Amino acid sequence: MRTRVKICGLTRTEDAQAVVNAGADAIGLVFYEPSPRYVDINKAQEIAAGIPAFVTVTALFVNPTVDYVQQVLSNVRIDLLQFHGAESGEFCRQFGRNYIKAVPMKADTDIDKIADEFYDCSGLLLDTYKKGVPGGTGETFNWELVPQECRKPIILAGGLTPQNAAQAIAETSPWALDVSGGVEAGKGIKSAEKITQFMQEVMRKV
Ligand SMILES: O=C(O)c1ccccc1N[C@@H]1O[C@H](COP(=O)(O)O)[C@@H](O)[C@H]1O
Repeated sequence: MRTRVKICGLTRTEDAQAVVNAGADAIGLVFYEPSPRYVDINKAQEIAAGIPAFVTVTALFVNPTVDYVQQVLSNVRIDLLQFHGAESGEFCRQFGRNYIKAVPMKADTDIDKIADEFYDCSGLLLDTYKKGVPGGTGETFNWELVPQECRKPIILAGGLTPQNAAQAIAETSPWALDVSGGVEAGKGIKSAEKITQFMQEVMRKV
């Protein structure tokens, strides 16, 4: 079975089209203003409107207010929520939507305990820990920290590129990869060529 792929941080409709054409499974829209990949509701509506059935539209938040999440959900076609801050399990589940939870990986991170708190999530997204930076670091973490077994699907993130995607799959056997900076031509601007290369590497066995 092929590893699933989410391409995150889309800010342009043409980039979304490139992601769909390359065969990725999900796109991510960043609703976090400090990010260079931030999109407002109007832009998000425009991008999501071009996404066909069976490609998941993910809304990424970092410690949002309840009102903001509800506003996005009321106005944009969103299939999955991604919480990338210090949100609690209770906070994440109050919207009654499928969600994934980001976990900043440190040497002592207890994934089983986190899986207990987020027992109803659709996946745990393991990302690089960097003090003061919630995500989109462009840096990998020590993949030996990825558990071989987990009761939740593991989504590997952090510094993935067309050059390391196949190796990441071989070493960690995740359910999915989540990439942002590694397929960009510039901050918030995706490269169709890098997206295609990334998908080819995911399909390649090492
Ligand atoms: O992309 C961002 O700007 C971002 C901002 C705040 C939180 C998360 C963000 N992106 C997520 O970070 C990971 C890894 O990104 P990268 O491949 O290392 O650039 C990915 O899950 C993005 O969804």
